Amino acid sequence: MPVSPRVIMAFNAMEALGISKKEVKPVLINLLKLYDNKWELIEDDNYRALIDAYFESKEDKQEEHKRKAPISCHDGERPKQKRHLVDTDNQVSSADNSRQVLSVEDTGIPPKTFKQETMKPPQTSRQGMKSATSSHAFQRRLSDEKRIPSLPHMTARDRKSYPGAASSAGHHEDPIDEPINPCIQRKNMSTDHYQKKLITSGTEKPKLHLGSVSTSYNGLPDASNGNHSIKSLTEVYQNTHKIEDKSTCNNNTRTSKGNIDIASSPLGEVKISLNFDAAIRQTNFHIPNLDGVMKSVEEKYLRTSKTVEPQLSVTKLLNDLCRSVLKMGLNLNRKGSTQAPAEDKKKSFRYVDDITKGSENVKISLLDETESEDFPKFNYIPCNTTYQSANVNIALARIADQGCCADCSGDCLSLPFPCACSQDTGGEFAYSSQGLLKEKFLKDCMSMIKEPQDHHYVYCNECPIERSKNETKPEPCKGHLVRKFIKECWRKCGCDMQCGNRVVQRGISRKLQVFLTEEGKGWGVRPLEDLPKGSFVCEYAGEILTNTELYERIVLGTGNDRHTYPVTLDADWGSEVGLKDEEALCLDATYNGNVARFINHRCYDSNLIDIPVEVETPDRHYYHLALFTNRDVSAYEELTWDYGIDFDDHTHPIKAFKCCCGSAFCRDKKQKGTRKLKHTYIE
Ligand SMILES: C[S@@+](CC[C@H](N)C(=O)[O-])C[C@H]1O[C@@H](n2cnc3c(N)ncnc32)[C@H](O)[C@@H]1O
Repeated sequence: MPVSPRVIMAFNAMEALGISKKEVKPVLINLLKLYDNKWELIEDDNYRALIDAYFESKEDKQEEHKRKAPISCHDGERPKQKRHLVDTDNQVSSADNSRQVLSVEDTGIPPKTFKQETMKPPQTSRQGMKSATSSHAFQRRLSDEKRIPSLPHMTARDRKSYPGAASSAGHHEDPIDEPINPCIQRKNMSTDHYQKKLITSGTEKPKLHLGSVSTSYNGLPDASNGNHSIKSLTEVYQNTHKIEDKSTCNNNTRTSKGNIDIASSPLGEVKISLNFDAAIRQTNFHIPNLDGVMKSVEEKYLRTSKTVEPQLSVTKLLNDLCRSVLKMGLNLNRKGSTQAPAEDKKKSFRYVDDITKGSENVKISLLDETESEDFPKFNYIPCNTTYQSANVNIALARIADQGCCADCSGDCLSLPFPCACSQDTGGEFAYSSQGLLKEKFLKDCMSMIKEPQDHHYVYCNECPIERSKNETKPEPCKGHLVRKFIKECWRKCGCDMQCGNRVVQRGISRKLQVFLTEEGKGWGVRPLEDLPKGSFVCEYAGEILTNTELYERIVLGTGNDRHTYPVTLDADWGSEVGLKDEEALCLDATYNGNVARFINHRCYDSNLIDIPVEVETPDRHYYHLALFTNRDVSAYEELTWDYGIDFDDHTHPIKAFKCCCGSAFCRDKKQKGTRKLKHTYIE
């Protein structure tokens, strides 16, 4: 009977540890029974469960052997009942011995449990919308590239620079005795998925002194302080393996994954995982030498205080540890600038920890791996701010009693009957209790954008956009699509800030990163976490300008700006007759804006949708433009939204950029047949 490839792979993985098929086979059979043939549980974490089970069975056999052997204790002492941790004083020299490396007599740590998380396969981007549209309504938002310089071809990252791709074969060392506590044993997992090596090192004796308390890396008090008869043990388990991920635009297989586990023993009964998937996937991150990292954290603490600080926080300490891993992995020096890795001087990059300068709930980092783009020059503002003439009248008196829910309390979403604030969305809130857009609401909004011809257009008698271009002889209105609004509870409402109908006003909560795209679009934004469909990502924040002010900016502009950032707030122009200039507004994030200013355009099948949101004023000249995911979005997938540009409109004051969104439904005809030149544009 042919042997299943999964069995062969399991054997191979164990063989790489020096464990023979013969020894593995019975363990594997038992494990398959135990796990109900769920192979993924066995394969997860480089066959961690199998390795654990193997060592456990080995230990059981040894115990049995000892029980059967004649008792030879001199002083009548019973042989110690071994738990799952073994004494560190034992010397180790092979993977086989890793089970015997560590010991604790009675830690109170429960016996090992098998790690049962399954690895989530990376998602690929969704494709397959019906057809593209280039309706006039799409010009409600303006965006352009006035001058597109020839861009250097951005080479794909050298895959070898990923720790997950680089061979660590040369890093195999023999285990070294750890005479003092805490003992650090490093197991360095080969990057090859099927090869696994247990490697120990430890020429350093990492020890963190915080005043009189000596702490081991597992957070337990050091046994050497005499408080414990047992030894605190720490195992460092370093593991990298490849996983596949298809990036949205270039379909490259490019992701690797790495972890360092600091564990109570090789069995990992209790462990702290340093997970640097994020750093490895998207940066020139090299797994740093952990001893060096520990040393740098120690030095930092020793520098700041020689004694235990009264405000000592273990959380902070662990946080420092993670930061140090990142910094050293990125070769960042203390000032935050970068040093090129010694082996490749050309590969330097820039990293900003938080472009929001602390103004958002979450940090938003910026990473430039190519140094081919100028650093963005703008002022980060987390919310819209009037530039000068815009008439944004925020006054409680303007909110009618029917337009708020003064009698509510707590969370409006938990009411048996939706309150007044749901009226605008048909008597139902737009948000679910999970804080996501409801499926039906999202579907309706999507349909308005994707099939605008089926929805309502309005044409102004005298269009503010056209008027701003030519006051005396404005062109006919090109049309504005009437949009669906969300109305959130606000200050006249009785509910609290955690009410489920206050999502946009609570601000950004997702981890985002600004990065340099490889397609020549300049900077872009990606999430550092998976985002479920209907998640609020951010609002488009900028200066609130009148259309005339915007037009003046465009005309008076130097024309050298490669990217432009204006968005027209015309979602409700249909309900207004004779909009005055100060009421016809737009947002410009060129000089002042938030993270949304970096989100690029994608024709038709973008993963974000912009939805107008009424928060503080019932008059809809001014509103918030919020960006939500319109499908599940994987971490690191570029976030895009359809700016609604009409690439055929050559009369527009802002010349549309050459679109390189890569969508099969790209509306930019200039791009048809030029796909191969995606990275190089010459005007
Ligand atoms: C709102 S900004 C987006 C952030 C911008 N990429 C940056 O580096 O600051 C809009 C500008 O980005 C560029 N851009 C956005 N989407 C694009 C696309 N699909 N193709 C080419 N350029 C794009 C254009 O220059 C556009 O004017």
